[in-house]
Amino acid sequence: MPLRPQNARPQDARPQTSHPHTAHPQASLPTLSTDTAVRLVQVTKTYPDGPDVVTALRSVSLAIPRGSFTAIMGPSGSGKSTFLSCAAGLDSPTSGQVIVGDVDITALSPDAVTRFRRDHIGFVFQAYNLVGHLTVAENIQLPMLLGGTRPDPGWQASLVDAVGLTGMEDHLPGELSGGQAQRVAIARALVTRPAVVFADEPTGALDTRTGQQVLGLLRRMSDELDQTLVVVTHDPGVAATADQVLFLADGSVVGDLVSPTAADVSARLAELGR
Ligand SMILES: Nc1ncnc2c1ncn2[C@@H]1O[C@H](COP(=O)(O)OP(=O)(O)OP(=O)(O)O)[C@@H](O)[C@H]1O
Repeated sequence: MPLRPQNARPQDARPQTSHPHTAHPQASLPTLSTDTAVRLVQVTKTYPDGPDVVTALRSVSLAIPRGSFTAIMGPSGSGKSTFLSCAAGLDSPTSGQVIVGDVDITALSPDAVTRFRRDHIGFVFQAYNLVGHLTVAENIQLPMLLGGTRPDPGWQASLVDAVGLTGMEDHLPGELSGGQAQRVAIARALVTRPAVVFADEPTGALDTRTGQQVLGLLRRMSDELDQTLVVVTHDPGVAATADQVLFLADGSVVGDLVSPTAADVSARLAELGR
């Protein structure tokens, strides 16, 4: 069964540039087009801190190309979680715009953002976040069930097959290993064929070998489905699997690496005072 959905763009239709997956931190932004999956325009996020404010993101502008696998890294407190929350519509920026596909989600009402997230954004969390009383199949279908639809049975079967869980559709989350649970979460994140999948430390709760398998699966989903993937991670090995890494420090994008090794990533983090 083909994994690539019918409406996916063939690989060879991608525009040919020297770095087709390179994000553009802070630099002059490319014109918005369908080849940009997520775009942040001067996004600032502040939090109240007693009489003061903490600035978690400082006028961040970047464009994440469609089909790319991007890792977000930076020292503790640099703004990675805040970036993820704002880019994924889980929280609203204090100022600036977040555009997913061609929709400015910062201009939507809270209800509309919730619907948009459900239909167009996938999430993978460190702690899997499966619903304990629903089966594997039901957990995977959940984003569509919440929207009043069901996945096409062929698409559901190919996803279950792709994450290696064929035959386990009727199991409950409590019967799964950590790696299996995360693979269910990945299938669930992909089921709506979202514009982008955000993952927050997706291998953080797994042992090294299982983490590698899950990482390999994410890489394969990016390649085979042309799925845009944005992963926040502390792990240079995870970042080295990505097409590019964006580094945050003190709420700003301070650099990027394209197709880096884990050693390149570690060296850059050391410079930033990880
Ligand atoms: N809800 C909040 N209220 C107040 N300050 C916050 C809140 N969330 C984050 N911050 C502050 O914003 C800054 C960025 O935090 P954020 O959690 O985004 O960083 P991070 O890079 O994800 O850190 P870590 O790697 O430790 O998870 C920090 O100074 C943090 O203390």
